Amino acid sequence: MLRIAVPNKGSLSGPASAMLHEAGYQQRKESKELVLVDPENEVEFFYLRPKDIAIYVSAGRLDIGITGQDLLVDSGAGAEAILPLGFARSTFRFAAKPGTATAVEDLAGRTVATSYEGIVAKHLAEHGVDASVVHLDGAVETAIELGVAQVIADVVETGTSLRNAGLEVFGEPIMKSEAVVIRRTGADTSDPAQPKIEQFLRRLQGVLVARSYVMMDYDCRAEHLERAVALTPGLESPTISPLHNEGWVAVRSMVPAKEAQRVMDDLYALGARAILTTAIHACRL
Ligand SMILES: Nc1ncnc2c1ncn2[C@@H]1O[C@H](COP(=O)(O)OP(=O)(O)OP(=O)(O)O)[C@@H](O)[C@H]1O
Ligand SMILES: O=P(O)(O)OC[C@H]1O[C@H](OP(=O)(O)OP(=O)(O)O)[C@H](O)[C@@H]1O
Ligand SMILES: [Mg+2]
Repeated sequence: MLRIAVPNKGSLSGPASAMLHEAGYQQRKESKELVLVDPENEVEFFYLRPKDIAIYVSAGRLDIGITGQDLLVDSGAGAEAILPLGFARSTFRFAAKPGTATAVEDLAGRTVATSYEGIVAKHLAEHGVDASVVHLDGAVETAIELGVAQVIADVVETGTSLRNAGLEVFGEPIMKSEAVVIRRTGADTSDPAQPKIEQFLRRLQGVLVARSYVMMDYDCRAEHLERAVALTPGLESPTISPLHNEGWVAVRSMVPAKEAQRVMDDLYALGARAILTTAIHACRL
């Protein structure tokens, strides 16, 4: 059985389970369930604290896991990201009261509060800056107001939490993050779990593609086909079928969902008609 770590709480938990469900795996119904066996897919899911997942995976106790890129780096564990999943996107940044600091070098001799000591310590060391780091479990933005630190380093998505605390980011972003599938560093293809891991990754990739593409169908005059196909090249190449009406063809192609409306406008302007888009529910590329 493939053993997979899934975040049990926080920003990663809901979207991770939703993606696994979309990929055809059973998921827990109760947030108190710690382990779920999916016998049909020969997979066992372990619901763990997001911060601990890289540790279990690097120790080889679990084959793969879903966590945040920032949590992976923070853990310092021997695991690597093998598939980005596109949710829980954030940046990790320094912030302080306006006018306090402009670059990481300004932290020398100061105290930084964070829940991600590993990332901060590594970043300070890389820049040769000697600062104190104080660990807080959350609500880090309040640390400055309460005098625990002069600077914080935290996850930023919309920036609302920082604004509400009267803080501003400064310096270069420390890192970008999103949810990722991780695996133990150095695991090789002789691993008996390899075929199941590859099948798992193909399923998740199928979900990512199904979420970001639509299927587009349209009719166009044969003489416009090359220009139409240039607008809708698809992943491999579009399917072209003859229409009963001579001189017309039907075209079917996958199009990035974000571009679908613009592509439909351009096809229409080219004389294409009966332009339809449909959602893709699942796919294997
Ligand atoms: N507001 C947010 N928007 C996007 N991603 C976020 C946000 N907050 C945290 N994350 C991401 O979620 C992961 C942290 O997960 P974790 O469950 O430890 O914290 P959390 O989501 O902040 O939950 P909590 O603080 O309630 O425990 C990290 O990868 C982080 O980048
Ligand atoms: O830029 P924003 O959109 O405001 O999002 C970022 C905030 O979201 C997370 O906080 P969370 O709600 O998890 O609370 P926590 O600080 O206690 O972890 C994170 O720690 C930031 O504080
Ligand atoms: Mg949080």
